[in-house]
Amino acid sequence: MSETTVELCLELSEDDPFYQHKKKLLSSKGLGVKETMSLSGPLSQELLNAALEKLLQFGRIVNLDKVEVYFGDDACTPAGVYSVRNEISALTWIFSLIPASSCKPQTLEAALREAVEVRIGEVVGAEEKEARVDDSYRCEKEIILVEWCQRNGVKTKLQIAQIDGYGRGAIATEDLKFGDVALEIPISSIISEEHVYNSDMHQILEKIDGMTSETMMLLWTMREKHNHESKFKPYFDSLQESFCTGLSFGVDAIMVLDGTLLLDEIMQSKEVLRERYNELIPLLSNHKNVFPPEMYTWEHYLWACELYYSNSIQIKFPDGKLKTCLIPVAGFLNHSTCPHIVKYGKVDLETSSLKFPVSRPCNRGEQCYLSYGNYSSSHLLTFYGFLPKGDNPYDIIPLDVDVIHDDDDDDDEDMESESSWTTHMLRGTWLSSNHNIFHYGLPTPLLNYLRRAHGLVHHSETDLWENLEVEMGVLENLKSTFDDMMQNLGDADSMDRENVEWDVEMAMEFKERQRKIVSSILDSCSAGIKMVQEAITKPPV
Ligand SMILES: C[S@@+](CC[C@H](N)C(=O)[O-])C[C@H]1O[C@@H](n2cnc3c(N)ncnc32)[C@H](O)[C@@H]1O
Repeated sequence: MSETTVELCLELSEDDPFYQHKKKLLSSKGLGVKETMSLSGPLSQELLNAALEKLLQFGRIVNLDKVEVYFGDDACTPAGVYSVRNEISALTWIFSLIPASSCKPQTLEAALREAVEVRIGEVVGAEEKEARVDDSYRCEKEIILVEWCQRNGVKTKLQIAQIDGYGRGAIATEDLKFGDVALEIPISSIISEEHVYNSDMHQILEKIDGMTSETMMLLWTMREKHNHESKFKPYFDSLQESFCTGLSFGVDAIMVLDGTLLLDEIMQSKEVLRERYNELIPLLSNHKNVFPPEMYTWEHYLWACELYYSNSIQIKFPDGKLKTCLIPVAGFLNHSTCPHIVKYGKVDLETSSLKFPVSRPCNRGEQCYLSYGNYSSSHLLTFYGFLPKGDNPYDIIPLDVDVIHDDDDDDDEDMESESSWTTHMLRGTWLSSNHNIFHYGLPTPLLNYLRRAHGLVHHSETDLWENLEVEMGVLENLKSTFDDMMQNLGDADSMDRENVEWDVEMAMEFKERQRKIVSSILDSCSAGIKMVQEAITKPPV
């Protein structure tokens, strides 16, 4: 390897919505908001790994999202990993910082790039490696769609199959390494609002007050799926007859959800859809030739809403506009909290196509997953109809608290970032690595908020040791809130899961997961109360 020097400029953008919090986290690791890392080669593997570790410290913090910032360092593994999502984003960010000036092998840049790629390959998902394919399902409609797509310029390294527990899914037909494009779709094969504008519906719909392009697309889709001449017939033929999302939950499933916030989420969402439908349909009744009533029933409307909720993707077009689109083949990609495809959603100007590159390797035969977004399981259940495998770090329980803001604190930047949280939340405390006194596996911003509400603004751990009765009050308060929540959830259902409808089974599974989260919070409170009690009776020397 030739002797070179590589300078990497690491910077936390001032526009970052969590600038102060991240600045504080960086500072706790001895890092500033701007760092330059100078590397001189050749470097041994050991030194290269050490350099990558330093870069990762910075990259992880810069790439934290709201939930990760909130739960902070206590949610790190001993190796410093916050989440699979964060790890992949941090490594991809570091990769983008390595100067592309020299792509030649044997350079320090190439060695760094390789080290990042190796590290990305080591980030493992919670899903099974090999997809369990149901060979009895013949995928005829899906094959017709893929062939139609390929004739229209779609490039794919994915095969569609029926996969146990997922419905249809996309399987890699070859080993895909970091950066490989698994799927590329020309704009002409994407269903977007342009199709409504070019249809006879537009002149009617544009005159309706408050009509959005999303509603126009919904109404267009409801008719187009019956059009035998449609350009997108293979796409519409490949869609499910019915979608099993939370919006289609029956009465029994809804009853199982009693005591959960999901019950309100589903009921409210359904009510909103009903209201919209009732407002909209009378406006179309004077145009029966364009909007045939038999295609605009409530059932068809709900089907179209579920299609858009579970299958549409927001795409940024070259004109800068974000448009809701239906995308053939991409619509077969299932979601994972450890996805392969994270960066998508912007039309590539050069090729006028939408690319789906993998941000971590996906080997031949493995199911290739997309990230639908950082959603909680209640959102995924309501709008997509599934619960993700493994722990979902976004399964948070929001806490309804009045935010207190003390102007005196504002001089202190630490205090300012601490008290700037306008919402508080909790999640399964097994996700925390710090169960010591003053942490208990519970989020620090919430504990500090409750301490302030109990009259304690602390500046150091000594303040906490000197105010153990406040600590006790905080924990007892929290425990009482979650005792009530547990009581509302009730005991585990005694129904036999094997013999219940899909929606009741899903509702039972959701409630079970809620109980697990609440129970972990209660355990943490109880363990905390015991620790504080012991500290009060036997103060440490
Ligand atoms: C964009 S489609 C993906 C293809 C879909 N499986 C199919 O058969 O058409 C989204 C739907 O796939 C299913 N899905 C996505 N991710 C899943 C997951 N991790 N586990 C189970 N089902 C999933 C849900 O039914 C969701 O509404």
